[in-house]
Amino acid sequence: MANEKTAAAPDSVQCPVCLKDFTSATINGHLDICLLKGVTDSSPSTADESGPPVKKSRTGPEAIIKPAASSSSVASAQSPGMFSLFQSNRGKPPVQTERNGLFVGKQSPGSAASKGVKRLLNEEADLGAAGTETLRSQQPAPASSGQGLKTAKRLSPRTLLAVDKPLAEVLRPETLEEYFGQNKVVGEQSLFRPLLDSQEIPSLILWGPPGCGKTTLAHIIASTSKKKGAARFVTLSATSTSTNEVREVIKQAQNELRLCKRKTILFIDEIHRFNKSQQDTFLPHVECGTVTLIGATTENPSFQVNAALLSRCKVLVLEKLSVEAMGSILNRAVATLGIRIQGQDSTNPKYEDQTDGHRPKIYIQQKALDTMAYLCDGDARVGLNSLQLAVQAQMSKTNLLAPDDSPQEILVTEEHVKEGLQRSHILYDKAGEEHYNCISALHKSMRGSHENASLYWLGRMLEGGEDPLYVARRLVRFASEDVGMADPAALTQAVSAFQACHFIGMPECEVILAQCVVYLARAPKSVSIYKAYDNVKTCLRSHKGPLPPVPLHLRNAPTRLMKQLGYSKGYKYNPAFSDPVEQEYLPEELQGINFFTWKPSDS
Ligand SMILES: Nc1ncnc2c1ncn2[C@@H]1O[C@H](COP(=O)(O)OP(=O)(O)OP(=O)(O)O)[C@@H](O)[C@H]1O
Ligand SMILES: [Zn+2]
Repeated sequence: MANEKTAAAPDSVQCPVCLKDFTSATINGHLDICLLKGVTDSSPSTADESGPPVKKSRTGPEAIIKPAASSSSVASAQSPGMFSLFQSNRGKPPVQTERNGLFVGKQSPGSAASKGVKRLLNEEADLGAAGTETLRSQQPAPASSGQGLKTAKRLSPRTLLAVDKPLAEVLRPETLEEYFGQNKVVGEQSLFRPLLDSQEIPSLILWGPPGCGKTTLAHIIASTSKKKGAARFVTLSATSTSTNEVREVIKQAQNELRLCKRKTILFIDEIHRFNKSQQDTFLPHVECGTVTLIGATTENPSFQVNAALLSRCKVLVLEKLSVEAMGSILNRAVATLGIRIQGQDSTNPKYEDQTDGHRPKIYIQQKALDTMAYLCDGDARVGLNSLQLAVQAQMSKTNLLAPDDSPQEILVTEEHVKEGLQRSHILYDKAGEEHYNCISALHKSMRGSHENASLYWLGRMLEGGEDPLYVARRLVRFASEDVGMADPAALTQAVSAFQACHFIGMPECEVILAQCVVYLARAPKSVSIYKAYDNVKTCLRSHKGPLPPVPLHLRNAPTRLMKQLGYSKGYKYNPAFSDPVEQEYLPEELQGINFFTWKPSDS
């Protein structure tokens, strides 16, 4: 992804220090010399370089700042080498310094900086399609972030599934041919396709649910532009990047445009996490074309993205992946891993043996794949990673990960898959829009006394891993707001349900919530109190001038002074009267008001 190549030499790797191009076979030798030079002095080189010298002042290659959330699990599983540049920054925003025109993690002291540079190069080169072999041979770990299918194909499933690296990352598509679904947006007939083919990429906001391919599409767009030498690609995560870092990236982009006439594609993951003023930082640069912005968000951009920025970007709405698209993604995965589908022709060249000959063969039931495609709810990351979990689990059970003396075959069944798919990953995005959409649907179904729909939305939330107490709190509120005095017992029911959930927990509390939801759906409804109280608030807030004093006869008079002031004077203690008591309880100016029928215009 971050590998820069010139259009003329498709197999070349760019030196991040002097920015000249080399073949994959010579880059390492060159780099040692170039780094040494860069660290000690900046005299012209005499080494293996050909081609014109390039200004040292030019900006370095892309800073890759990985979102902490998605890369941490990857990074932790890696060998010390590959990710150490990013690893110690995990959970904190990455701090960077520029050295030799390169961004180097601040924590790399002294010569570690040059090692960092080299690792960065390794990773970048690794991400590109060409020139990867030599570089990878130095790396102990077999896979790296963003690595594409081409590399995956070289690995046996045993190696690939043994490393604790998300399969979804390993299999991230590099071309539109491997990118499934989303035809409305990037299909042959789509409006966007000609732009992509002609390299005229506008600034984009990619909006879609998790795991539908936003990041992947950005990578594909970038790599098509890079192949044609049209642009460089920089990734930032809104969760871990400061405004200063953004400015730095923009400064580089300006230099790049000025010196090399190359545009920068800036990919910002989770752009909705940038606050509005951070989003403003991009605005002029998007406008004048220094950077092409590709922002990804799971949240509705009309609420979460700065309006000015939004108006300069084309919004592409990606959909949840369909079951069919998920099926294709999973099929590609099993084919890549050399896993056979049970009962299918094993002479199919698609299933060329990648299991080191003597290793047991891995089979999976078609039904298992179908189940996965259904249950991952259009999230390819969940789908692929649950495939990985299911296979890994069977492999370790059958001792496949230990060398030799293992059985000849293993089979992954539908049950294994279901085990692997954790309920919290199904159906539901707990933090995002889904959370609010579902609770709103539940509330409205109960209000409409539709008990079936109410149960359904409850199920959607609980099966998706929603906190039962969150639902219970909403029921308590509903009991008063929507049922109210039409059935005051509803409030008791709801509070009891809340308490019961509190001490029983999931999954046993499901039925308690279900009972309460049905009770509330069936209950008669009255909003008269809710409305009357709302009127009280409106009346108070729209009151002009000082609020009327509390009538003296309603005040308590615990001291003699207060009594002397007339507090409580004339108050009629109701139990002392056998007949109904005539007495005013409202301030004088409000006497006779009825908040149940009151309208703001009455005030
Ligand atoms: N349309 C697709 N075709 C093929 N593979 C896909 C597709 N979408 C996603 N994937 C797979 O799922 C993984 C995760 O997708 P990606 O990172 O693009 O999702 P995302 O929409 O950016 O999600 P998030 O909002 O959670 O970051 C990719 O690495 C890739 O393997
Ligand atoms: Zn160099």
